[in-house]
Amino acid sequence: MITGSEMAVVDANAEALGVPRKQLMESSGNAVAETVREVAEPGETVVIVAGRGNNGGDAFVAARFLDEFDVRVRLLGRAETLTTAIARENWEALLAAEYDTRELRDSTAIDLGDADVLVDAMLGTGISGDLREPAATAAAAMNAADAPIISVDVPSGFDAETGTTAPSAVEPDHIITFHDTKPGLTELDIPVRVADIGIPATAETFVERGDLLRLSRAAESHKGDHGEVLVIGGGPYTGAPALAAQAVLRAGADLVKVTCPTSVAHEVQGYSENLILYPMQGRRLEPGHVGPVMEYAREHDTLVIGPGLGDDEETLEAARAIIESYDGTAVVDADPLKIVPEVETEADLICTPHQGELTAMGGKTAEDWRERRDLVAEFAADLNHTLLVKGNYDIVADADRSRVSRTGNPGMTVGGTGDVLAGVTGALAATLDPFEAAGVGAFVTGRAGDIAAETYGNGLVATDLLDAIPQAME
Ligand SMILES: NC(=O)C1=CN([C@@H]2O[C@H](COP(=O)(O)OP(=O)(O)OC[C@H]3O[C@@H](n4cnc5c(N)ncnc54)[C@H](O)[C@@H]3O)[C@@H](O)[C@H]2O)[C@@H](O)CC1
Ligand SMILES: [K+]
Repeated sequence: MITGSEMAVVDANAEALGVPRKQLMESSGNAVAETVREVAEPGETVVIVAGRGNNGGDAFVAARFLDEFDVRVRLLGRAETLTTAIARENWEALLAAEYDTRELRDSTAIDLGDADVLVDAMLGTGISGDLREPAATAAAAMNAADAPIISVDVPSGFDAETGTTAPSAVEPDHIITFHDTKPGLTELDIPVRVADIGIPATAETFVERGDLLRLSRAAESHKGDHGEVLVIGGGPYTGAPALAAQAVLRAGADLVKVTCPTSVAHEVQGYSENLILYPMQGRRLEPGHVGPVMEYAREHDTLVIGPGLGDDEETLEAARAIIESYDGTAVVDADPLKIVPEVETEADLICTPHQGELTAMGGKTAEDWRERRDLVAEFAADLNHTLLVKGNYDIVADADRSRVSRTGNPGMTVGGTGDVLAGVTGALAATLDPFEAAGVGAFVTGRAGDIAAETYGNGLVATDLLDAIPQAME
């Protein structure tokens, strides 16, 4: 089962993999024509009511596939109002070849009188709200007609996000849907056929450009609140928390604060005047810092804990106490990763190990990415947290899903790119769920590395990635 918005991600990913939407529309239209051939008898009249978007576009393709079939096809649509280029191209192909097309200007005059079969291609996953005119009147006319109705993708008036049906919706006798069934569709108790439209399976496995659609959706639902992130890091390594914090800002969070030992505060500040510091007395994180750090932590949407902390026993003890008393989303990177398998926490952790850190945590790895993905997925289910395992293919998994991101390049083995990834992921986790944040975080950081490599090749450094993050998110 796939929701309408998830379908949009997969469809854009298919395009990124070289299978553009127009090609998918060709398969969809073919599948619609096949269903018509099953429902209609030879010599009958098939009336297709086409909407202005790609749902209508599917029907234009279907009309072309039905040309050689022994039925009369009448197509009702409004060419001048088509909203997508590929629907228009398919409509124009019908006009050019002189198919029987009619403009549906006024739905009160909709004439379905001689239809033996009706095809409902008015609205698919692009609907918002109840049916508006002229679709509402057309739907009523179709429901009142005596002919069986085939709905394309979903009944017009059905919301593929929530699985709810508008009162004015088309009431079909058959549904031909694409790629996968949609939420609530089978509950309608109408025969549903699912057509394979040639979307590569990896359009759902790989994080691709389509996944960036999640960012605009998150921005809409969070109405301008892009989150506040606390980075807990620094000690033996000074640059790491500063890199992570700058990555948080580049990835669009509203605010980032860094809590780091006073011994490194000056250096961290030196990286950027945009960073706000909460210094902790001393040279490294210690159990005595936990109280105040937790107070800061509660004021933020997500935590990034680990960059540059080091592996001193007391530091790890403090990190454990922080993770165990936190209940939000936290990205865990570097040395504290090794304590994750033993921590008990309400928090949603996104752990970002490289292969070596993964095995130190007790996870397994393999040469082949598919095998590696399955092993990481198993381990994520054991841990009950999200894993983002860095490698030439980054593997992201939680208890029940897994994805693979292929962006990035060998230049990124330079120090500090992991800190950037942790920061980007922490920022995204303020508006996306942990699994989505990890997938998009891996994709965006790798893509930023690819943009940086265009200029610097293998000589790129972590700070080059920072500048490329906004472009990588477009
Ligand atoms: N992977 C995919 O997502 C694929 C989608 N395809 C088809 O494309 C459809 C989605 O296409 P679109 O995104 O263009 O959207 P639709 O064609 O479902 O609808 C968009 C149109 O409906 C109008 N509209 C929205 N809400 C309305 C309302 N309440 N009352 C009246 N009009 C309303 C919009 O103004 C717009 O013109 C799918 O349902 C499917 O049929 C296929 O072509 C192939 C692949
Ligand atoms: K439809």
